[in-house]
Amino acid sequence: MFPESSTDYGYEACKATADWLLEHAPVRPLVGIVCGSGLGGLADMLKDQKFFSYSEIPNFPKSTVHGHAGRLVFGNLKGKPCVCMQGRFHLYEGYSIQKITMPIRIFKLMGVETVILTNAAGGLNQDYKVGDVMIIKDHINMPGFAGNNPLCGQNDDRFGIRFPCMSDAYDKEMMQLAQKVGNELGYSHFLKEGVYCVLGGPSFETIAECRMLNRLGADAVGMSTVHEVIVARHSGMRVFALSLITNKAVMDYSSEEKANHEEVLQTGEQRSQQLVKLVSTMVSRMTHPNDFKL
Ligand SMILES: O=P(O)(O)O[C@@H]1C[C@H](O)[C@@H](CO)O1
Ligand SMILES: Nc1nc2[nH]cnc2c(=O)[nH]1
Repeated sequence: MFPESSTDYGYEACKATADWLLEHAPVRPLVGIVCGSGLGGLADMLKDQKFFSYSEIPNFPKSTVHGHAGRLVFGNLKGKPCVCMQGRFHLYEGYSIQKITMPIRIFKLMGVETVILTNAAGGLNQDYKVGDVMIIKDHINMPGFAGNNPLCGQNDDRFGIRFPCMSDAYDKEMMQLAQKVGNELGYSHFLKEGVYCVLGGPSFETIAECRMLNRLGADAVGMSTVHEVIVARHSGMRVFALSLITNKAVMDYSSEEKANHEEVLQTGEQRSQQLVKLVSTMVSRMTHPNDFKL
């Protein structure tokens, strides 16, 4: 049913990769950032950069999706050591769910305390417009309903507990900070807060599926992030996540609109500067551990 499991994502494999990276990286990162489709420009905000192509990192999967460069970038952001995934992995690429989330465990083992995730998503909420940025306050894990959760399999206590809580997955103080920074930057008119629903992809949703998801309480739909959030929370990292609404989910049978990846990448490019400003200002205000200037 799911791609063949393998053990090249376990604690030892993650530790070996984290140690290799720390040996070669210029900084020990406190903040880990994951760039969504078309949002790789976020990595450009790092100063004194050093990057690694995924293909040169031992045990790392390879990016296969257009708009995901496939580079791990280290650097400083307003004096904070960061690591940025310029491209993530998705279930539909054929990797196991444990493999696509392995970089998050590598973040943890490198010393990352806060993970900031971004994605491109379809807007289900009828009040949302293309170009809106949604602060994720909660998620619906559809693959999880069918038993595809990244924590399936034997639990490794060195990462976290068997049954982690997810009702506090998205850090409330980080969400408040995002609202405050968004206000200051004049972004309030496109800043929303809502529920993200993950599906397996890669096909976009049917009209009936979009209507159903909207009725179930989802404001945006996508193909990523939630697996990474679960793994990050399992190992005790603080999580903040944003969706860029790159297209409106088609909910009406008379509509001629069709979701497509080109539109997703184009919207990413158009909002890139503002997302960089929002995230970089937030990072500059964060202190570690769990204490920041509001
Ligand atoms: O990595 P994200 O979630 O931003 O990518 C979204 C979902 C698909 O991979 C792709 C569809 O256009 O964008
Ligand atoms: N599943 C899904 N993922 C997306 N990523 C960007 N837009 C969409 C969308 O409409 N649906």
